Formats: sequence, structure tokens, C-alpha cells
Amino acid sequence: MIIAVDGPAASGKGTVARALALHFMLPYLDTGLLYRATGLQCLRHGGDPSNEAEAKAATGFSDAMMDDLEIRSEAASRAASVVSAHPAVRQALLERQVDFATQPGGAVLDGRDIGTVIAPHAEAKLFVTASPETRAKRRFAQLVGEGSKVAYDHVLTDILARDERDSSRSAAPLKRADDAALLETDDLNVQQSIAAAIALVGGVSPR
Ligand SMILES: Nc1ncnc2c1ncn2[C@@H]1O[C@H](COP(=O)(O)OP(=O)(O)O)[C@@H](O)[C@H]1O
Ligand SMILES: Nc1ccn([C@@H]2O[C@H](COP(=O)(O)OP(=O)(O)O)[C@@H](O)[C@H]2O)c(=O)n1
Repeated sequence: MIIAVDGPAASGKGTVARALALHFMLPYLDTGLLYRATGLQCLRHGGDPSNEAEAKAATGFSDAMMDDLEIRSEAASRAASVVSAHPAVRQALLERQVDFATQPGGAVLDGRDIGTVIAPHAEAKLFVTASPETRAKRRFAQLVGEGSKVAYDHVLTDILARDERDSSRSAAPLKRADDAALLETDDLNVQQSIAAAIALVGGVSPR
């Protein structure tokens, strides 16, 4: 079974996707890491994330980059959202994601375009969301917990800017697939979100 989990920044899609992978015993890929690694590599090489050729060159990052602690930084988040708007970057990262999704036995992937582009035939699709303020509070708490010195207002501004960029780009914009179940997590805690996701996926009939 392929499970596609999409949604905006800090909606809880990674939390839900990891729990689904554990529950259904499937391998899991956080596709945001691929765009974050590209953005970070571009910055480290002195490139401009808004330049398509320089961003595409950065898709040749080494796997170790995905374990780099800086990948979760605000700078890497912003760079990821900028490089991800380039069709050449999305194309360069496509095969790796499709191969992961179509491996025997299935997989869980989370991102922005899993249900629409990477795995349009996924058996189960979830679109996880919450208000920008809820998401900013969660990301703020997460960053503070990791020792970052960030201001809440800055996190909210960053989330709103990423929402706008991710939704308005022409290449694979953030968009709920027509057949994706909506999971609104504003009024749910982590355990409740996970339980709701498992119930939604458990209720789908095989294609
Ligand atoms: N339903 C929820 N209620 C409260 N906090 C949550 C919920 N889901 C996720 N979180 C927390 O919010 C933060 C962002 O969640 P994460 O799953 O990384 O989001 P995303 O993958 O969408 O960016 C994490 O610290 C996570 O523990
Ligand atoms: N499948 C994906 C995953 C991420 N991305 C981009 O990569 C950025 C970082 O993704 P992420 O999932 O790690 O970010 P969070 O939602 O965890 O904050 C997003 O803002 C998107 O611009 C994308 O375009 N397509």
C-alpha cells in the first residue's frame, strides 16, 4: 500500500506519516528533506536558490546532508521553498521519490505533491492541515526545544511566506488532491491526530 501525506509547513504531516509507517510497517520518506538538502547545499556553495541552474546543480548533494542538523534551520527552510519552485529541481528529485513510492510492498511519503504528482495512484491519501497560527506555534515550540533562538512573529511570517510560495508556484503546487482525505489538526493533539490518520487509512479499500 502507498500512503501519500501532504500538507503545509508544520501541519503535523511528518508526525502522522511516521506513525502511519510504524503502524502499517512500511518504509517512510520525508521528501521535504530532499528540497532542504538542495537548498542548504546551494547556500553552502555560495549559490543563489532563486537561480534555477545553481539550484539544480545543488540536487547532487550527498546523503550525509540529510542528517545535517542545519537542515531544519529557518535559512534551510526558506532556501528549500525557493529551490522547490524550479521545474528543473523538481524533475531532478522526481525519480528518487517515485522509486521509493513504488517499491514492492508499498511506502509512506510526506511532502507537498505526493498525492498529486509523485504517487497519484496511492491507495491512501491524506491532506493534513491547521491554521497558520497553530502551525507557527508548533514550529516555534519545536525550534525553541531544539535550542534555536527565534521569535514567534518571525516563524509565523516565514510560514505564511512559504505557504504563499508553495501554493502559487506553477510546478507541482501545494494542493489537496481531489481524492485526499482532509485531516484538520487544530483541535487535535499528537495522539488524536495519529489515531484519526490511522482510522482514515484503515478505512480505505484497496485499489
Ligand atoms: N496534532 C498536533 N498537536 C500538537 N503538536 C503537534 C501535532 N502534530 C505535530 N505536532 C508538533 O508540531 C511540530 C511540527 O510537526 P511535524 O510533524 O514536524 O510537521 P510537518 O512535517 O508538517 O512540518 C512537531 O514538534 C510536532 O511534535
Ligand atoms: N514534496 C515536497 C516537499 C517539500 N517541498 C518544499 O520543501 C520545503 C520544506 O519542506 P518540509 O516538508 O521539510 O517543510 P515543513 O513542512 O516540515 O516545514 C517546503 O516549503 C516546500 O517548498 C516541496 O516543494 N515538495
